[in-house]
Amino acid sequence: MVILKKIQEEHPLVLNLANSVTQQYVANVISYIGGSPLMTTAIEDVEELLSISNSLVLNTGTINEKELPLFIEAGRKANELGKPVVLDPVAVMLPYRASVISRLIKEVKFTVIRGNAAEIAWFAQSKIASKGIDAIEDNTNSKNAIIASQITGAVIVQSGQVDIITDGKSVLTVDTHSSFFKVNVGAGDMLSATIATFLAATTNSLQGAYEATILFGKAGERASQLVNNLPGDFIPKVLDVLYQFAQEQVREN
Ligand SMILES: Nc1ncnc2c1ncn2[C@@H]1O[C@H](COP(=O)(O)OP(=O)(O)O)[C@@H](O)[C@H]1O
Ligand SMILES: Cc1ncsc1CCOP(=O)(O)O
Ligand SMILES: [Mg+2]
Repeated sequence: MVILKKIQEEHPLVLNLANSVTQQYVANVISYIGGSPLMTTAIEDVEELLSISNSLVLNTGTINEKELPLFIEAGRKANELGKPVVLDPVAVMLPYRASVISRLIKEVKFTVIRGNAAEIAWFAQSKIASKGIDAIEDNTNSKNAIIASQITGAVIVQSGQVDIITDGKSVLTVDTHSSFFKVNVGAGDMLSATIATFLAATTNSLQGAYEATILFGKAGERASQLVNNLPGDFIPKVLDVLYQFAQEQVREN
């Protein structure tokens, strides 16, 4: 895990325009794997913060019309400064959110877009059954992810039972088995933040997204063995295991 090792040496700063539901998990996942999280909601602050940040996450889970200029400004500045930008387009299938993301992707070039199968289907102008934030159909097919990547120019991470990572040409998969990711709200946001932390330590977006997704999936597998068949302790265990993985790299250093 070369990139994870680099994160331990550099402690990259990851700036988040987070949703208001899962911010604490997102901040902790970045911190536990060796990065330095920072959240903001102030447009006045964003240029300054981006100048010291190594990557940016735009999570549109609770975005509103007043916040959209902040998201556009942050994304455009990150593009100007050559900093990687990850989009987490929560529930983009719903009409208002679709209009927000349509406007955002006109202004900002995304390095990686991470979403569940229903969210990624939207970018491919296709449809997968969904309810609110969740895909309710599993899709282990890479077709939508490839089309979404070709349309947007971003590396796509389509999460689900099998995670699919593609730059529109190469397709990589992560097939790990975790019991409680599906019911824990925020798991997707945590994966997006993990990817952004990896992108902060490599210029290879496909490889960075892939290694981040493997790490997160492996942490889920180990956490599944540590919980007593109930979901409430699962995310704290995922965080503990991620911390252990990162500390193993520190010791190797
Ligand atoms: N059916 C599933 N079985 C095992 N892991 C899953 C399943 N669905 C999603 N995951 C895992 O949950 C995490 C979050 O993905 P997902 O649930 O698709 O995102 P979101 O929370 O944004 O809907 C990923 O690490 C993914 O691999
Ligand atoms: C419930 C909810 N509502 C708006 S954002 C959000 C959290 C989404 O988190 P995730 O997609 O990672 O499960
Ligand atoms: Mg999500």
